[in-house]
Amino acid sequence: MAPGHSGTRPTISWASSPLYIGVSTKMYMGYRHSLSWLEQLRSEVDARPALVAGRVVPFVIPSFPILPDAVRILEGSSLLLGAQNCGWAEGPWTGEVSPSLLAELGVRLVEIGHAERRRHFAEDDAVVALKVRAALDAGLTPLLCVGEEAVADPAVSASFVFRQISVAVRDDWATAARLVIAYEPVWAIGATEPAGAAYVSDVVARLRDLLAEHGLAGLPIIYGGSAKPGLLPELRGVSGLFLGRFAHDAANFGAVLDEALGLPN
Ligand SMILES: O=C[C@H](O)COP(=O)(O)O
Repeated sequence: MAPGHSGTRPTISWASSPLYIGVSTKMYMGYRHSLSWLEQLRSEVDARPALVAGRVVPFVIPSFPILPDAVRILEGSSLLLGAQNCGWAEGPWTGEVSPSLLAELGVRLVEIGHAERRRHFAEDDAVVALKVRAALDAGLTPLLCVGEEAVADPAVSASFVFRQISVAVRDDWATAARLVIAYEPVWAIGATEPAGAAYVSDVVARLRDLLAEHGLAGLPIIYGGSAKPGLLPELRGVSGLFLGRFAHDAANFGAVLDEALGLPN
């Protein structure tokens, strides 16, 4: 996995198979709420000095306008900063935010292809592929969000997700090696409970089999969709969690970090 660069800052190296525990605030929080919550999240991370060893990589993805403040709040913390979306070019694209601007701010990873962007903003495979390319060119790590629309046979879901990945990288597997995959079954997002642990583990195992044909069985694949404390220890072969609502209480994020730190290497 060749590291890219953003200025003098190397992009994240995902090669050593750490666990990734992250959270996106989506559009749930206002400005002041976001700042106070970020302070709490940082406290949860700082209270766990074992995190600096890198076995568990925490990340947080607030709304765009919060990013400069987040850089200040997270300074010296092991929490990585992400963005929820990006454009794929610079220039006359009113309302968009370029990957290079995000990188300049100190953002390290960027969500691309979240189910809510695909559904509500009609982002299709072509747009997702453009954004993946642009993010990598700017030195950002794409957090590529994929997932089936409805509960299905795990083999069918794995094939569907595999296709979403392959089109996002235009079948360029060297590009795929630079991604982090957020496997988020659409039907489990915004629900009361996550997808069943056995189902998730089965889909991810089958997905790894498909990726193995391209030398990528070890690609980081994290699970998202109503994730909460108690889930991670039940999963097999999954590289971490992508939390949403259930980390609005920052203590829950800390609880998941403890679960991740407690898992065997
Ligand atoms: O970005 C996070 C995921 O979409 C999960 O959100 P959720 O846990 O609120 O369902």
